[in-house]
Amino acid sequence: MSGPVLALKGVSVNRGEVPIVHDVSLDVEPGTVTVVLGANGAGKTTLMDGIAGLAKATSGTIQLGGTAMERLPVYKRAQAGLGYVEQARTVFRTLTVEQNLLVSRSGAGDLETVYGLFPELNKRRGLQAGHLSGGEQQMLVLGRALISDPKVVLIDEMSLGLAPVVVRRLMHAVKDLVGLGIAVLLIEQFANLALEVGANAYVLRKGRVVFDGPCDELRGDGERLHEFYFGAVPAGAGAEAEGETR
Ligand SMILES: Nc1ncnc2c1ncn2[C@@H]1O[C@H](COP(=O)(O)OP(=O)(O)OP(=O)(O)O)[C@@H](O)[C@H]1O
Repeated sequence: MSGPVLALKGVSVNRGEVPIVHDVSLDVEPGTVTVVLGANGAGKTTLMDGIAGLAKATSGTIQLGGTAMERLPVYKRAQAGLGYVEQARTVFRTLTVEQNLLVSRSGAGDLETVYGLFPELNKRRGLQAGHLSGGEQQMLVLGRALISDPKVVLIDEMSLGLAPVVVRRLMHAVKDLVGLGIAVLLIEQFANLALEVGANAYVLRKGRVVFDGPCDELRGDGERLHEFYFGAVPAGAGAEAEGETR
């Protein structure tokens, strides 16, 4: 397929009656990770919810593999190949690792692909998911998205509460998803880690896109990121800016 696998044009999204996301156009190219950055409250989750159908898109078009999604209910978007790893999504704690995967399986998704990506889960197939570490539970959440045979996976901040070394492992897995032919749209609070795995980035501020370009342009540029997140950088605040956007 040529062209983006997921394409948004002029998308605005409401929470209830409140407009939060304004006129966003965004492309996710096949075989890439596309990163969405922005300060708390910028509208990143609302944008993802709008794509998945959990929040109302009031204008614009959303195409997945060339098919219009914007009028479809959530489950049809999922059936069409839109996977969504929501923020703070959890596992079924009393089911085993394997049962967690089996309840999410559809299409051509298969267990061995997931276990190949996550040897940590392979070793714990029969363990109740509630006994996994936080990082392993997040791997299982990713595995459940993968086994639903998606074309694109939306991932919203899977690093919440996890140690940086674990986040790095998860970022590696995100890159591996791309190797399996799945495109990823990634929200991540550790901006520099996300920019390492991403090809293109979008920065949201107050619900609008204020940057759209290759991750290379932003990688390591704490000052610019700070400006996008918080406004103008105070004189001599470059180092802190890097810290604040991680
Ligand atoms: N259910 C809701 N009802 C009303 N307003 C909401 C709701 N959820 C979020 N908002 C508001 O929408 C705005 C954008 O929130 P959103 O969660 O999309 O931002 P975000 O960039 O994902 O932030 P974070 O990094 O904190 O998750 C915020 O002002 C928030 O208060």
